[in-house]
Formats: sequence, structure tokens, C-alpha cells
Amino acid sequence: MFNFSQKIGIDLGTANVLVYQKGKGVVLQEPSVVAVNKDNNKPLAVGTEARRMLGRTPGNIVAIRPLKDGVIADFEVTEMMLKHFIEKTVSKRPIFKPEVMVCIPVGITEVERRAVEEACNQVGARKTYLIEEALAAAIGAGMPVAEPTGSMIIDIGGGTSEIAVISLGGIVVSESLRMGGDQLDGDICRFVREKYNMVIGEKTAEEIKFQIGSAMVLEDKTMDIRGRDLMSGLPRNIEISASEIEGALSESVATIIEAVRSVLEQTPPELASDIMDTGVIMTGGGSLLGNFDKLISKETEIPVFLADDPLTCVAKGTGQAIEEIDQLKDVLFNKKKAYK
Ligand SMILES: Nc1ncnc2c1ncn2[C@@H]1O[C@H](COP(=O)(O)OP(=O)(O)OP(=O)(O)O)[C@@H](O)[C@H]1O
Repeated sequence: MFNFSQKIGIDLGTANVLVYQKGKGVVLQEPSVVAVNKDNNKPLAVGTEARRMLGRTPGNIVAIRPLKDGVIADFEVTEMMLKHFIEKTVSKRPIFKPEVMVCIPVGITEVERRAVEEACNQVGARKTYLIEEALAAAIGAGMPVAEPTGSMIIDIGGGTSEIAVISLGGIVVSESLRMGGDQLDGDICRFVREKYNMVIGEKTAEEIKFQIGSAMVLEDKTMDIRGRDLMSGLPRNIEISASEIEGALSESVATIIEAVRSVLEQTPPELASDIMDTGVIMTGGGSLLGNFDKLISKETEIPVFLADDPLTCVAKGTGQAIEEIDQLKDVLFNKKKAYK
């Protein structure tokens, strides 16, 4: 099949990789995990299949999350993962190699930018563009980013949280935290170990977060969990409540709210007034934590809304940006220079 201009947008996330393909939408959504055979250093499984192996691998296999805190921690494994996902999405024998747009966190260093570009070029991209994650999230959430009006986005991913005010296609004020939903899992593990002398894995912690995790408990509920007793070394069940988890998460939640406040404080008054009128939009999987939007709204006295399908906004925005790259080039790339 001829396909002259394969354009794909990649949300290369700490927790999930999403690929958006021109004309098709989000065509791939899989966890950012690779299972590697240590004997020959070859990937054994990538994505969903590899995630099932996390914490359950024999000695010669390791299940690796190659991205940490939003950036590439293991370059070689990231390349394996990108290669697998790009090959899975683009047609088998493309006439032209694909053009790829990848989103990156706002605070990323030049070395980290080059690492992402190099990884895409290594796996066969004809041209690689980078877009800041907050901007991609705002585009994907349908915000009028190119207009002369203030749009505020809070994107909470697995390893990073980006808070930004955008106007005329550029980021005017932003904060980027190297923490997100995954840190909340760590908070839960630590809490259970300290309070109940019990060890739980990160998958169990995430399950607790999904089921009873909340930034602000409005109605308490409980959940039975299973882990390993630290003293006896044996499996044990306990019941845990949503308000206990709220307490365990409070410090990380407060850090994110503090960053939101800091962005608001630095926002020029005209743009702040636009934001008061239109509200803030939350994207990213971390924004699905129970009542997070309500708590931020309560603490900042600004309307806060959860985007439709928050997990796919960044990928959609990245894909839309590459679809319209010719029109957006001036707005996105010149603006970025102007605000540097
Ligand atoms: N229903 C939910 N409640 C709470 N947290 C959730 C929910 N669904 C997903 N998450 C969390 O969202 C995070 C993943 O979000 P997302 O896929 O947007 O991140 P990412 O793009 O991979 O990461 P990053 O942008 O930091 O590189 C994980 O920490 C996951 O546990």
C-alpha cells in the first residue's frame, strides 16, 4: 500500500506510550515496559505483554521501564521499545520513512532532547520534531492555544507533572515537576510498610490508588489488600481505608497544588483573568485521582475541569500538531524561541 506521508505523533510517557497516526487517531496505547533477555540483551516482550512480567521474571529476564521521571533513563531499551511500537504502526515497507513528533517535558535539558531525537532517528524516522508536553496536552484537550487568550493546563503523567499557561501558541509561564502518578504509588507502598509492617508491590499500590485513592475523600470506603508481612515473611491480608490513603498521598498532592499556585502567581493579569473565566483543564492519567480537580479548584478558587479522556490528550495533541505541522511551524517553533 502506498503511503507517501506517514506522520505519527508519539506520547513517549513514563507509564504509557501512545501513538497517534494521521487520519486514524490513537492507534497504539501500551505500557512503557520492555522485558529483556539478559543472556543475549534482546527484547522478549514489549508493552502490555512485558508489563504482565513486572516483578514476576526469572533470573535471566528483566522487565524494565526505560523512562524515569519523564526522561529516558535507559537509552538502549527506549530504542528497542520505540522501534517495536513504530514498526507496529507504520506500514511494512513505507515509500518514505515516517515523520515523527514526540512530546517532551518542559524542563528537559538539551542532552535529554537530543537523546529523544536520536532514539527516533535510530529507529528510522525521516524527521523528528519535539513538542512540549503541556502544549500537546492543551492542543489535545481542544484548548485555543493559538489564540491571544490565556489557556491553563495541568497535565499529570506517571513521572512528570506539567502546569502551564499558554497564549498565542507559546508557553508563557510553566512549572514542571519530575513527579506524577507513579510517586503516589510509592507513597502508598511506604505508608503500608510503615503503618502495617507489610510489603506490597507497585502494581498493588496502583490498584489501591485506582480503587480508593483520592486527593480529597468525600465518602470514606475500604479495600482488602494482600501483601507480605515484614516480620513473618508470609502473605497477609489487611483492610485499608480511603482516608488513610488520602493521608499517605497528601504531601505529593500538596506539592502539585503548590506548583499550580506558583504558576498562577506568575501569570500576567490579563491572562489570569481569561483563566478565571474559562477555567483550567486537567489531563494525564494522574488527574484521574479521585476529586483531584475538586481539591485544586477549592485551593485556588478557579474552576477546574477534567478533559475528556485525559489519558489520550497528549498523544492526540502531538498527532494533531504533526498533522498541521506546516501551518503550526511558525506559531509553535518561533514562539518557543520568543519565550526562551
Ligand atoms: N483512574 C486513575 N486514578 C489514578 N491514577 C491513574 C488512573 N489511571 C491512570 N492513573 C495514573 O496515571 C499515570 C499515567 O498517566 P499517563 O499515561 O498520562 O502518564 P505518561 O504520559 O506515561 O507519563 P509522563 O507524562 O510523566 O511521561 C500512572 O501513574 C497511573 O497510575
